[in-house]
Amino acid sequence: MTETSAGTGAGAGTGTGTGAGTGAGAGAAATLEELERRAAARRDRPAYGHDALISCDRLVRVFSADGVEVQALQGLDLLVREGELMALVGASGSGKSTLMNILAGLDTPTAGVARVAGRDLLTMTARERLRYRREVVGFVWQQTARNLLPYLTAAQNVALPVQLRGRSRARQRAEHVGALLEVTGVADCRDRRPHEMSGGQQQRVAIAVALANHPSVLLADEPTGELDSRTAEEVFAAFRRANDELGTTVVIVTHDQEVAREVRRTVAIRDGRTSTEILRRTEVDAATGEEETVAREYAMLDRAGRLQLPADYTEGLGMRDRVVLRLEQDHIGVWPDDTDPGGH
Ligand SMILES: Nc1ncnc2c1ncn2[C@@H]1O[C@H](COP(=O)(O)OP(=O)(O)OP(=O)(O)O)[C@@H](O)[C@H]1O
Repeated sequence: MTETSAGTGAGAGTGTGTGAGTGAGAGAAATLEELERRAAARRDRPAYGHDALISCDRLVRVFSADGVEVQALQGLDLLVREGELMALVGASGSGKSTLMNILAGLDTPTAGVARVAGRDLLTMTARERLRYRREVVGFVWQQTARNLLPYLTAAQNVALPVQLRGRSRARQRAEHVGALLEVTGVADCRDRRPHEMSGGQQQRVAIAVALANHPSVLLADEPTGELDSRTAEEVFAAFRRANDELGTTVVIVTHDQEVAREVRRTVAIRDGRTSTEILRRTEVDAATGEEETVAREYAMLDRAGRLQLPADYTEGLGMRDRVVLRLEQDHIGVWPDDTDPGGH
């Protein structure tokens, strides 16, 4: 394989991606014409996330408690396309719930951009925020008791948000409620109150409630956290049907490896940023003709060209502070800095 350029010099730190990349590609000074062409291409490029339903761009959330600052989100980038069913995973304290609360319109970011279905979550007025929570997003919480009103039946719980919006007749409403309980697989629970249902049934009714006003996005924070694995599977099936049959975009925060494996896209959050992403696709084995799921893990490359290398890779190769980058024909090589064997 031919090297297009022999390295950007040992000074290419891990945090200086763009400098390293363009330096290697440019080689000798670019002509004025070439620079003008590049500037024009940049101008014509569509804005970041222009076709995404959810777009978070360098999102920051800082909490201050007792004079101590906690940076829960530290410049998080995330794009979710319409119709996706995806999972968010990450260690405790990585910022998942903070992100979900922002997307749900329950909390406001400190800085950055967060847009959902064309709404700007940083600049919404209180009235717009209320409307956003009623009409654009649906939410399912981990605690089953938090999702439903205890003195109403399943059907009444699902009908309530529709009634509050006040745009349909009683008969239409009853049909709509029946259809939603059908989609989530709990039609037999329509006249039961929450205490007369299992935890899994309650969560499936909660999904129907969240879907009641045809939201663009369904958000769920650990919706199967309090359930055993079989019941969790049934609840997950209801999310999948909402996604398949109603086309609702679904984002689920989960610790449950089984749930995370069931979706095509899993994004991991680390220290308040998206760090890696796993995409799964179905392939047919040429020899046996059997379908199998192939999973591939990707690192996230942000708009400044920054890349978070997995800690086990960098530690295994003794990479610290700075690395050597080389642009090859079809990939970029990353080597430990060998100018000082001590790594200092
Ligand atoms: N209201 C708040 N005030 C102060 N700090 C907060 C607040 N909410 C969250 N944090 C802090 O922000 C960081 C991220 O918390 P968050 O709840 O988003 O994490 P998480 O990934 O959802 O964790 P878990 O999986 O345990 O729910 C944590 O350090 C947490 O202590």
